[in-house]
Amino acid sequence: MKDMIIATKNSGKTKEFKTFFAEYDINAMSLPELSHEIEDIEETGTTFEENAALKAEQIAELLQIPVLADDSGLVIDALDGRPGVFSARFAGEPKDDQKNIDKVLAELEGVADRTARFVCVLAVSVPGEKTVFKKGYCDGRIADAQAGHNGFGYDPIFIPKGYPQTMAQLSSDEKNRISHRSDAIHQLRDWVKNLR
Ligand SMILES: O=c1nc[nH]c2c1ncn2[C@H]1C[C@H](O)[C@@H](COP(=O)(O)OP(=O)(O)OP(=O)(O)O)O1
Ligand SMILES: [Mg+2]
Repeated sequence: MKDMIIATKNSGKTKEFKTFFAEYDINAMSLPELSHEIEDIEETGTTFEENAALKAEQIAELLQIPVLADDSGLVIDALDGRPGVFSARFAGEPKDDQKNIDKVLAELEGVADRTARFVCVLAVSVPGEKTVFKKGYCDGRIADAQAGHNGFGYDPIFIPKGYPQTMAQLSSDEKNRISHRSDAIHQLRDWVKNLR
């Protein structure tokens, strides 16, 4: 089994990557699982691509091994695309999923157009090579109230298109079939196979 470093400290993302990569017999390891502590990388970019590249390239440079990073977020049409790249810290620092959910629901109170999408950009950095990007989407809308306890982040208020319930009410298998992260990771399939 081969190791793959995922440049994330998010346990929800990590769980999903472990499931995806296990299919390819790859052991996905997140930053908190490494033997030495890795400092937070400042997400100073204005796009998902820039932030994903910052995370992947800095960790790949530091460790001198291939690294995958994920920058993702929730894009809401009625909010002109917010919270977008600022999804993690929408309600301020330190990041707090519940506060972020409350802020979205408050901003959308009385708003009829609730269409939104999750976006996930994956960046793969191999030391000395050009960074590769893949982008995935999951269309849906924002619920009137939160529901469900599965997943992480904004899952309790996101209703995927074609479903009656929120992402947080779906099983992890179901989420992993339809999510923005799964969309992006499946585009990396060939690259992942070559890693073996
Ligand atoms: O499947 C998802 N289901 C629900 N919410 C999600 C999902 N995917 C991303 N999100 C939200 C969580 C966070 O508010 C932001 C990601 O921010 P983002 O900077 O990429 O991740 P993060 O700071 O949590 O961890 P890290 O940078 O260490 O990978 O979008
Ligand atoms: Mg982050």
